[in-house]
Amino acid sequence: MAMSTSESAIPLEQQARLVEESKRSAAYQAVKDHLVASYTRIGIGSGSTVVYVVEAIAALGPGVTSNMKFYPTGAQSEELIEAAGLTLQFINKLPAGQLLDVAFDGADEVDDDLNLIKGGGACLWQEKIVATSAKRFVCVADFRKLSPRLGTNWKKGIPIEVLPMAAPRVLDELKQMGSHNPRIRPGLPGKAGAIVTDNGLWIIDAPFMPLHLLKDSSESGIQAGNGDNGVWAVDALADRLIKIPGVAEIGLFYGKNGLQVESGGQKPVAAYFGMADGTVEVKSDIG
Ligand SMILES: O=C[C@H](O)[C@H](O)[C@H](O)COP(=O)(O)O
Repeated sequence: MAMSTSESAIPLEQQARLVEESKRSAAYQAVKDHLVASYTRIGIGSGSTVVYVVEAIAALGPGVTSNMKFYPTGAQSEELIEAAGLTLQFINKLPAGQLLDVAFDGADEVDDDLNLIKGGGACLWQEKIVATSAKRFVCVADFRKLSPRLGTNWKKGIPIEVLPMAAPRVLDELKQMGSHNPRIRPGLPGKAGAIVTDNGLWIIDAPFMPLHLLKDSSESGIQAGNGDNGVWAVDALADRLIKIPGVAEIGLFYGKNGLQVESGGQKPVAAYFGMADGTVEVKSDIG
């Protein structure tokens, strides 16, 4: 959801404050609703909204958090956890057959079925591992991320983490699939060349037409959504992208949530959106 006309009349500095406040409200509400004192294993995602999740957790004090271990999704969240004085643990130390109790993470766009685009900050592979290692994955975001269909507001494209040597081949295949101008994400100022992820790989951003929501396009009997007309369904596109040789992981989180599949799902059980009017909107798929 982009800023409305009346919101865009607000001075830029005030708009930025409004967005920060929205992120903070969503994060505090999500922590209040989903961090249970008896939990011991908590996943912490990446991005600017998760900063407030860690702030909200740390504010509960050692009386609540001292028995908890916090599992990061990359270098940024590792630093956040340590700076807040919380106990860091890594996902490779999670005992076989066990899951995190809950994981919190942001998103770049969230559709009506709680499918997500993630990876705007170049963290997505470790995020997917942590999200799918959790019983409950909870998404925190501000009002700009709410959208009926992925690709409506987030126009930069679906982030795809790729092996650098495969990038030209992946770009070719994406174009054949109907992506408009997919490109290798450039480094930030001060870094020549492509951005390099926490895993030593590159990111390709692949814009597609807004995606269909068909829950399972293979069973729907409907041909639309398989990319023939340039429009993909979320699951059909995700299934195809992940099979391109050289693709390590994709920034589409879709399918089922952790309460629907025992092994952990990619979709959140709930998404919290801080709204421009100060309220928090919750979309939930529990039950
Ligand atoms: O790569 C970054 C992650 O997927 C973030 O969770 C996502 O980009 C949302 O970040 P933010 O909370 O800063 O909007």
